[in-house]
Amino acid sequence: MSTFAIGDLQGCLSPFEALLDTIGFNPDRDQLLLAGDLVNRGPDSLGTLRRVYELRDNVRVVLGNHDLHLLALAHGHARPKSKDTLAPILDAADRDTLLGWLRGQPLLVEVPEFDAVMAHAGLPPLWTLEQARQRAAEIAGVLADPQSADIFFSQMYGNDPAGWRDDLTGPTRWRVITNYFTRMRFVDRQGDLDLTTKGEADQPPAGFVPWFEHPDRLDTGCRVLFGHWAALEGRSGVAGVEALDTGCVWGGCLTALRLDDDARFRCDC
Ligand SMILES: Nc1ncnc2c1ncn2[C@@H]1O[C@H](COP(=O)(O)OP(=O)(O)OP(=O)(O)OP(=O)(O)OC[C@H]2O[C@@H](n3cnc4c(N)ncnc43)[C@H](O)[C@@H]2O)[C@@H](O)[C@H]1O
Repeated sequence: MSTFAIGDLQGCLSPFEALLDTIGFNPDRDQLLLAGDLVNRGPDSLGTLRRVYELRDNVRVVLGNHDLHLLALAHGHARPKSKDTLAPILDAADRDTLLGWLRGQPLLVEVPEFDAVMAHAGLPPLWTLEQARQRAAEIAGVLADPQSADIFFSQMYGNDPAGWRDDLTGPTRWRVITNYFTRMRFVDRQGDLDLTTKGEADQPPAGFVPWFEHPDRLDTGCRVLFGHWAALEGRSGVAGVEALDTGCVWGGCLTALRLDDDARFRCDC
């Protein structure tokens, strides 16, 4: 049995199938960890979501910003964007099955057998593991209830407030937690987010650093598996911080990290 962590699929079904072949994935034996952004931008978001759903007994998934955008659209709280490839999901006969399953996925997955955690954008540098666990569970509870989920999606978009404060409440608090887990790249000294810069790690906005290079980053004792940041090209440069998004949808490749022996596998897109 092997466990593979795979970066952002973003609707790239053919490369996903090719990667499963390359790693010799066997559903009787192997497990997949998917770092979120299963859908959007790529050519077959519906086929990808259906395939992941089919594999659901072998898969642990975290929600990414594009997955949440899909769910917000389905709840009627977002407008489709010109580069979205989500309409076939929203029009599909099995949409309620697929979206119901997706809405049940968490922001944080713990992988105790490998002393690892996975979140789409990463682990906020100034949060303890217990704080991250509690805040992710708070959002899972919100999404589990249709009424609170509807409020969540109606208030989800936005970059403010820029950082965590202990006195945050309600939908504002939910937005900040979600922004940390699904959209974080650069943070400042007090841990606040810059949510506009998407470039390379060595070109931060003034006063900011990549979250995994924060000088006061707490040692959780866990490896961190994350996707989201294609410009990293699969390298954080920090031990135990495993960047998995290698820009499949941007003409790069799809990456799988076998946690048993740290072997990396790639399929061109
Ligand atoms: N609270 C909230 N507020 C706002 N939006 C929310 C939200 N919650 C959910 N969303 C949703 O989030 C989505 C983000 O939209 P966008 O912000 O338009 O997303 P994107 O450009 O597709 O990039 P993404 O953020 O996925 O990052 P990636 O690194 O892959 O790509 C980023 C860039 O990196 C570039 N890139 C790729 N590979 C690179 C490389 N090797 N080197 C340099 N740049 C590279 C790409 O060209 C691309 O431009 C939308 O669907 C939006 O609705």
